[in-house]
Amino acid sequence: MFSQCGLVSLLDTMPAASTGTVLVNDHLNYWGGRRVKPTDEKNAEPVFEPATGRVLCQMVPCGAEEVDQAIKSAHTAYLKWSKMAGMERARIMLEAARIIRERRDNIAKLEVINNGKSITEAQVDIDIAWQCIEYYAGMAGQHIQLPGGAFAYTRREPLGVCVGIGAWNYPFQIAAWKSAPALACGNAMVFKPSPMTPVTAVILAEIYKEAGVPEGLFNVVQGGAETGTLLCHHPMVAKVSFTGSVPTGKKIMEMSAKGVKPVTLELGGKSPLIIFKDCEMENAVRGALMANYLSQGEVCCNGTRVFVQREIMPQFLEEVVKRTKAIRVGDPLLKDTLMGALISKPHLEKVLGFVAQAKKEGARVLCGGEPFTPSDPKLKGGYFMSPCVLDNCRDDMTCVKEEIFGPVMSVLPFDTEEEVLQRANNTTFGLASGVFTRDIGRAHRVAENLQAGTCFINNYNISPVEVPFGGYKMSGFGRENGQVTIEYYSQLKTVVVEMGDVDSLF
Ligand SMILES: NC(=O)C1=CN([C@@H]2O[C@H](COP(=O)(O)OP(=O)(O)OC[C@H]3O[C@@H](n4cnc5c(N)ncnc54)[C@H](O)[C@@H]3O)[C@@H](O)[C@H]2O)C=CC1
Ligand SMILES: C[N+](C)(C)CCCC(=O)O
Repeated sequence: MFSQCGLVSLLDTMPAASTGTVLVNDHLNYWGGRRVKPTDEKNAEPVFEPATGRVLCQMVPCGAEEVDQAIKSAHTAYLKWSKMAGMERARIMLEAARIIRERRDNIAKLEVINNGKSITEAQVDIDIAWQCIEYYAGMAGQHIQLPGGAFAYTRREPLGVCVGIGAWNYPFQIAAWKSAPALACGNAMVFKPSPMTPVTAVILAEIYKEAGVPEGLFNVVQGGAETGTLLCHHPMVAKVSFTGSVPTGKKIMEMSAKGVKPVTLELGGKSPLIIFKDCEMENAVRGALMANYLSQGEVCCNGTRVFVQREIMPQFLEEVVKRTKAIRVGDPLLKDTLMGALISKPHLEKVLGFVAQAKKEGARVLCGGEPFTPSDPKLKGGYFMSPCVLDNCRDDMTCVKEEIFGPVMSVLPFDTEEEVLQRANNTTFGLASGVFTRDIGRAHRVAENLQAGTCFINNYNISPVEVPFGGYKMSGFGRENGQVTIEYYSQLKTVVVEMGDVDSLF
């Protein structure tokens, strides 16, 4: 019903959109301030709507010539943008945030159709995106240094053209988390979304343009590993910020090393959530659900190793299983759906494979872990599964060691604080962690001793844009959000000013 629509007019028709009806035929590349037709349409790859398995659009990867055009257009815009006063940039970014807020429901719908997550979650993601842009717009004005007397001073200066490479789990939000601090510092950006979720980043590009950024300041190139490689190697690129898997993160770092380009790596995790017997049980159960089931479990910082103190294990399991079984899985565009479809058929099979392997290794499936077919016939080709709780887990099991990236919670008993800290830290990952306890001393002691970039005390997976987010160990480095991120998108210049004569040693 929506075929042949441009993205802007597509957004206009979104209030009427339902699962299984939208087709995106417009160009998904964006540079020089407009959408750009891909050159090599014979390389097109189908993109699927996760809830139905239907083809939503074609993704045509950008080649070297197109990547070069996008980067050059970013560089031209960078020369203008970086010379504008911070306050002027802030005004434009605030306008972009306002437009996103105004179109939030329609952008969220498109995100659901492309990604499969529930509409309630997608709306939160879009809210976080505009909040992020608003937050960094507020900071843009703070980079002015005022001189006085004989002095030295430092200037925070932009890096130049930054590349953002995104994952498929938070397509719009990742584009905002990377572009907002980059642009606020005076940089330009070329962003490559995941080939599985190419649809919404271009809307952000259009909104920045509408808000008044110079043409070419935020650009979108489509493609997968090859296009990503071209971006990382391009000599005019000053920085790469990446969200995705550890193996790809290592490649990004290697490629960037060749050009001595700084990188931000936002990689995977296998985060521990530790629940002590003195916890407030109701909140601990809610926390465990929040730590495992957002976005069908496809969240890098999920607390998928749930350590529960032995004495409260039966009570915890009973509650968690009861609530997991009650999660409504189905059409992600319906308000009362709590879990949508996984990103793709191969990914669904991979997640189900982890459950099968867990059973083989001795875990007990307390609920879920099965393919799920909603009753609505249009969803029969969708990539749904029932959320799963695994009991009888041991630290050496595959399901406890590897990132599953699906709605699968592994529960492990523990006895003492010392023991659980050692086990929680016994991983190469270190993205996030959590602890539930009423003992304030214990809470802070555990937070200090967990090797992770974030520790949630008595909650999990909340991410206000004011707080930094990023990993320890192989979960990456650099931070997104919070004031500190300004340091990752700028460089510091020291200016030493002599007001008198030079006192020469020679
Ligand atoms: N936020 C996170 O930490 C995420 C972690 N993952 C993990 O990664 C697994 C695989 O997901 P993928 O999307 O395939 O992750 P990926 O790491 O392969 O891809 C992430 C992004 O990097 C790009 N890319 C891939 N190879 C590249 C290369 N050689 N050079 C430059 N760019 C390249 C991709 O096109 C995509 O835009 C998931 O199952 C999950 O375990 C996935 C998504 C998000
Ligand atoms: C929004 N939040 C904190 C739930 C997840 C964002 C990180 C990611 O998985 O890309």
